[in-house]
Amino acid sequence: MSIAIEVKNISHNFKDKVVCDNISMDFEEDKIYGLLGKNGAGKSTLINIITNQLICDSGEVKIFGKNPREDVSVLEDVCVVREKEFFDATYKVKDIFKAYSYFYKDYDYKLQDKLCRLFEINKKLVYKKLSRGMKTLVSNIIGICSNAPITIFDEPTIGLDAVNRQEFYNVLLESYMDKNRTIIISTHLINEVEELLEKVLMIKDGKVKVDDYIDEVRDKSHYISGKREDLNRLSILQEMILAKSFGNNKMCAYYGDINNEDFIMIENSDIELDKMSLQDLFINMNKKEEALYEK
Ligand SMILES: Nc1ncnc2c1ncn2[C@@H]1O[C@H](COP(=O)(O)OP(=O)(O)OP(=O)(O)O)[C@@H](O)[C@H]1O
Repeated sequence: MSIAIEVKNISHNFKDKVVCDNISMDFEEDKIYGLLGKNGAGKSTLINIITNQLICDSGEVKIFGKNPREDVSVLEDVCVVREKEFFDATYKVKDIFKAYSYFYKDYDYKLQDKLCRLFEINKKLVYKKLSRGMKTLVSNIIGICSNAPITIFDEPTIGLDAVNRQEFYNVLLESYMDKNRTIIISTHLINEVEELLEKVLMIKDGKVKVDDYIDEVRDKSHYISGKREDLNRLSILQEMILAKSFGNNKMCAYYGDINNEDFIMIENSDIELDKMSLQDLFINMNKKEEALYEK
């Protein structure tokens, strides 16, 4: 397993707001990551730190083993696609493509033209005349065609209609199959990316809450429901999040392995154990601390 990006003990505050609280994570080469977190969780801040656009208070980032603060040339291997790109709005789309394509040595011009046809982007138009969704698509096309060894999409489907969202993910996946690379999709729209992801990183309150392969995430995501007195006997009680309450019956979300002792107790009582979707895991994990199950 080779590491594309190593994030080591990153901390960053904006005044008294802690956005990254000693975050460490590795992004492996040639995998598709979901960087998930609710609005304001710190996804964009983390991306800015990784790409050297923001100097963090402490910690270190390495891209292919090199610190981008010491060797900016490693950033040539990184393409970041943002919702708001800072293109000169008076440029024609074709000139924007041309300008950006120079940055990436494996830029795929043929694919760019194919995607322009698919998404009906008129390259002769001045950028500012494009609709919001079209602007997003221009950025996404650059991201896909860059073929950069690390490509980061920060909220790539904002402003896109359902058809173009699906189409974008299809072409992204096709392009990834054609040329593996590390792809990071930062989003809070879980349902639409779930099928694409190989690894999931979930951040909350400046900390990493989930850092697992998608299959592990599915295996570790549970709903546990039953009568209060039965649930109270479980050793994982402190980590359970109250999802729903119907009188004496509770439904809790739990992320983790279920130990043998608890498993036997569940088997021998009226407690129900069900799978929880990634979307529900995200929702429950982002509940306020008060939602932790209490006796
Ligand atoms: N330049 C800045 N100055 C002050 N506070 C900032 C700055 N940039 C971000 N923040 C704050 O840091 C927190 C994290 O913001 P960030 O944009 O990283 O979140 P995000 O997870 O990308 O959110 P979203 O999904 O809404 O884009 C927010 O509370 C935001 O207000």
